[in-house]
Amino acid sequence: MCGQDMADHERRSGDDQATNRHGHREVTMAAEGPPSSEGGAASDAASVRTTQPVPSSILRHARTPRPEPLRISLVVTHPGGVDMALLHPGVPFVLGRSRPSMMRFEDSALSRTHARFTLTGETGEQVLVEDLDSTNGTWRHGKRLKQAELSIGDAVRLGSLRVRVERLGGEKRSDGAVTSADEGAAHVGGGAARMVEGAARAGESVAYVEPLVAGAGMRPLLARAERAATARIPVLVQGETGTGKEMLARYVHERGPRHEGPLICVNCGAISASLVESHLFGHEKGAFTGAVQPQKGVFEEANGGTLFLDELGELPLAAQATLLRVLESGRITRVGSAREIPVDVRVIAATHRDLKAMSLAGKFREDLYFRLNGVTLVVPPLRERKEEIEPLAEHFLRLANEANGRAVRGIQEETFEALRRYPWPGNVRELRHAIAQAVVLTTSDEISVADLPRAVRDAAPLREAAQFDDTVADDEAAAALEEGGVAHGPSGAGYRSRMLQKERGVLLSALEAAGWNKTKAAQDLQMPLRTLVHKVKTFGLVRPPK
Ligand SMILES: Nc1ncnc2c1ncn2[C@@H]1O[C@H](COP(=O)(O)OP(=O)(O)OP(=O)(O)O)[C@@H](O)[C@H]1O
Repeated sequence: MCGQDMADHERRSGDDQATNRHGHREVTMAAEGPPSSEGGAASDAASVRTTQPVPSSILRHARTPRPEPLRISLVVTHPGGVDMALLHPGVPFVLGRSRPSMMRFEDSALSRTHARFTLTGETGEQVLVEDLDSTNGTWRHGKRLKQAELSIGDAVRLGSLRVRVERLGGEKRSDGAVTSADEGAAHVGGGAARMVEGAARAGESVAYVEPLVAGAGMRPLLARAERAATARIPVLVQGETGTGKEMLARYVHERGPRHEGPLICVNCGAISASLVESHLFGHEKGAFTGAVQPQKGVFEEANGGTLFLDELGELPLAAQATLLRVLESGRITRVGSAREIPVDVRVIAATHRDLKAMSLAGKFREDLYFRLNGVTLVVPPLRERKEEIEPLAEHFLRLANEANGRAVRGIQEETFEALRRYPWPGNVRELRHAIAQAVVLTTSDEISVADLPRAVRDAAPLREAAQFDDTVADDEAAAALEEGGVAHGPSGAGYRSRMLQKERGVLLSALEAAGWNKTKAAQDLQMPLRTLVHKVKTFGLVRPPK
């Protein structure tokens, strides 16, 4: 949301600049041993250095007609794409931000020498990863590690990188060809920072795109956004509140030919109706009381770039008419002026409302809807992108640690389970706030379920309730519970599921208020005792130990 997330934008734009400026990475294959955590340098003279990325075609089409000797590699997914490093038995390989690391990425979350990977083990298929006292840590399954043994397919996270152990040459396919686990990986679009698609294992492949965390559920959308970015037609981003519509708009801007121009972001819902036209199109001195000097509107400010109109559904009808005219003519007229000013602006609009329904109800101009709806990008709610919850939570943990001067090391696995069960009506924003709150309030060095906001904690036992009682008679509850208590969009099961969450909360409050005396709670709720007992069982409500 424009304005509300201003701090995010500042942070994001800082991050983005780093990513864009340094979209390439450097690889130094040192002939001698690696640096120690204290930073013992590999000799530059003895190293072969290239600034060229390893071609992704290696990953895409790794085929060989005959069995390969063991070739264990690190596959590194980073904001610029995918890179690979071959490991040699017993020869450590160091990854970090700068020399003397052998593979370097300019990511501010990485330490100079961040982690060391060594091919070990009797089978030569184990990789020992050691964190080199990095500031932000090396992470696996949400836990910060000092060292760990990785097998083929295992992955760790370092800053924005995901490092996975793979066997080059891969596994035999039924047609006899040998595939890399990354076969099918493809770079979408061009530019310095590229999105990697189709990584190895369904469900666990999450790429970081200019700090956008994007999992499998987002890939088709990002590919569509990428194509839309190169065109000029308007883009309409739809999705529930907090899903990342604005981030997607930034993505479209940054991937398009206007990325060097301004991106101006306007929250249409936050401008008072009387000032909308002046805000959008500017005004001349004396145009209205208080117009003491001429002022450009956001269309002029965005000239040569992109104008992001957030909460478009809140735009008053009169301003909608003017906006349509501007979009058709490519010219604006400041309030209080008759002079037309040509503007070269690409418009991206976003809304959580159903504009089509609004236009049918006469609340939104249908012609404007059609005009803006050049390409529609629908951002799925977080509950439909569950594979992103873990990396997003880790990402927000890091941001919250930085912002609050905390050093919370990780998130417990059962906490992730609770996070995955909750339907997140406020989507990614709500998750971000939940993690920030937990980081600030926890007294431990790992976030546990108890550190989560109550609504998230309360959602946790829902699925268990369905499993625990297969005699659940409440059809509605059973249906929603089978879905893990997860709402599915602003319709049908979604509403029902949310309603059940609320009902559960009310029951819990009544029971607590009645000291868990069910007869009293039933009286307070004006509900037959039998019904209450049934609901308590259905929802799996249990009295907490004293
Ligand atoms: N994929 C993502 N990766 C990292 N952070 C994200 C992602 N999506 C959303 N966020 C974060 O979630 C918050 C909400 O995102 P954003 O403002 O883009 O949502 P929105 O859909 O535009 O919200 P609204 O409907 O309220 O305008 C922001 O703090 C943003 O940084």
